Amino acid sequence: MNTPATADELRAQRKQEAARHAASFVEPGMVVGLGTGSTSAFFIDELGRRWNREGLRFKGIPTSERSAQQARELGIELTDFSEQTRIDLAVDGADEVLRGRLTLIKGLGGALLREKIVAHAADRFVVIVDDKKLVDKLGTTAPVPIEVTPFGWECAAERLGRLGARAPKPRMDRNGQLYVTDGGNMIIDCHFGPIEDPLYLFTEIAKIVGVIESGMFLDDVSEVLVATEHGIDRLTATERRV
Ligand SMILES: O=C(CO)[C@H](O)[C@H](O)COP(=O)(O)O
Repeated sequence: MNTPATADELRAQRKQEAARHAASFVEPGMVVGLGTGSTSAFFIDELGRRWNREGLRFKGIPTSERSAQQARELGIELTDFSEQTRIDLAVDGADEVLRGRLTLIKGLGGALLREKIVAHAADRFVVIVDDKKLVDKLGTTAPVPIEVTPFGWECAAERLGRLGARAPKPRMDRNGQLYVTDGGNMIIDCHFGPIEDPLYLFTEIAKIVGVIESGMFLDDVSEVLVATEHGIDRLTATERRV
């Protein structure tokens, strides 16, 4: 008799389903943005499978050293912005998605700056999540990760506190060391609680000197694929509201 799947296994299955669906959008010759995180890792795995079994050829632009390494190990050809600044399709995960909207929080994996740069360079930016990531208000389950310059981070943290972030401190890694992004910066994970007005908060955060980018994605996403027990729900830009 088969043991029933655990909640974690079910989530992983859903992430994989969303990732497979997104991988079917990749066509020969495309330049493809490769996201970061466990859902994106499924996407890259599926692209590796298509590369090796179907002979699909494209070029990947990774959003982190981690994703670059995974893609290289699968044999996927990589490129960067020195070769071209246009991406056909970028695919990435998210930490929270506002139910029914293309508004979300990303960056708990620490790659938010590169992720946003790649998303903005893409003609089509597809976000892949399982339904546990859906929330009625952003900030309910996830902090807003904010990438800041190491110099003067204390000033940025103080201003973020004034905006309502609870005890804003730089992120530490698993070993208790300061977390440093691929770009050499720091991340302050800001616990605001449920956010009533995402656009206001986004705008105020962006005004703080020393803030490089926030993990709030308000108007960047073309579509969200949500894997549910009934299959994939697809929310596209025609329904986009901020
Ligand atoms: O933004 C990210 C990394 O910076 C990830 O996409 C986000 O954290 C989701 O991760 P996962 O797919 O592991 O749930």
